[in-house]
Amino acid sequence: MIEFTNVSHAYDDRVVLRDVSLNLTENRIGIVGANGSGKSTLARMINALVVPGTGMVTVDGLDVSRNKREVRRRVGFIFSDPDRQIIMPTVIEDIELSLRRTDLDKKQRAIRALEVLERFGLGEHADHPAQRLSGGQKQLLALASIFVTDPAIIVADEPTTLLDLRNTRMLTDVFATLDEQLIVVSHDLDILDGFDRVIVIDDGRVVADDEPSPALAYYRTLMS
Ligand SMILES: Nc1ncnc2c1ncn2[C@@H]1O[C@H](COP(=O)(O)OP(=O)(O)OP(=O)(O)O)[C@@H](O)[C@H]1O
Repeated sequence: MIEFTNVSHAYDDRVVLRDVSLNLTENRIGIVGANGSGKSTLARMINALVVPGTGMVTVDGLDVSRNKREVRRRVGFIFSDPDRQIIMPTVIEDIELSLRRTDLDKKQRAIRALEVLERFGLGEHADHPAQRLSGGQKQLLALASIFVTDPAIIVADEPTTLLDLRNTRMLTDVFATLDEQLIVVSHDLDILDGFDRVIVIDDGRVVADDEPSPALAYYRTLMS
C-alpha cells in the first residue's frame, strides 16, 4: 500500500505538487494529466527518486525518504527513456544482471532470463548488442529487466511511448496478468482500460480520482 500525506514539492521556486493526499491500494492505477502537471514527480516519489519537499510518502508503512533501499527492493521503477536503464552489452546479460540478487545459480539465471525475453517478444534478440535494438525493443527490454525481479509494486512512467501497436497490445496483456500492484503514468489512455482507478493531475493537484471511464471523461473535458 502506498500513501501520500499532504505532499507538496517544488523544484527551486517552481511548485509542481500541491498538497497531494492519496491512498493507493488498488492493483492497477493510472495517472494522467497535461505535460508538466507533476505526474512523473509524483510517480518518482514512490521509489524515492524524488523526496517530497513537505509531507510524507510511505510504501507498506515505510517512509520512503528514510528507507530508500528497502523501498527500492519493493518498488520497481520503469523509466520512459530505456537508455537510462539498459546497462549490459547484450540483451540477455542485461536481464541476467537484474537477477544477480536472486538465489538462482548462473544456469538458472540464463534460463529465467530467456523465458522473460520470450514473454516480451525479445527471445530472438537474446545475444544481440542491447544498444542496437530499436527504441521500442529497448523499451521492452527495460520493462523485462524490472519485471524479472518480481517487485511487489511496479511504477511505469509512460511505458508505451516508443512501442508500435502490436507491442502496446502485448504490454497491455502483460499488465493484465500481473500479480504486482501497478502504477502507470500514461498519455496513452487506451492502455488504462480495465484499470481499477485513474487519477487526474492538473497543475500539481489531484482534480479527479475515479474509475477509468469517468476519470478519463473528466480529463478529456479538461483538455478540450
Ligand atoms: N529535476 C527537475 N528539476 C527542475 N524542474 C523539474 C525537474 N523535474 C521536473 N521538473 C519540472 O517540474 C514540472 C513537472 O514535471 P513532471 O515531469 O513531474 O511533469 P509530467 O506531468 O510528468 O510531464 P510530462 O507529461 O511532460 O512528462 C515541469 O515543469 C518540469 O519542467
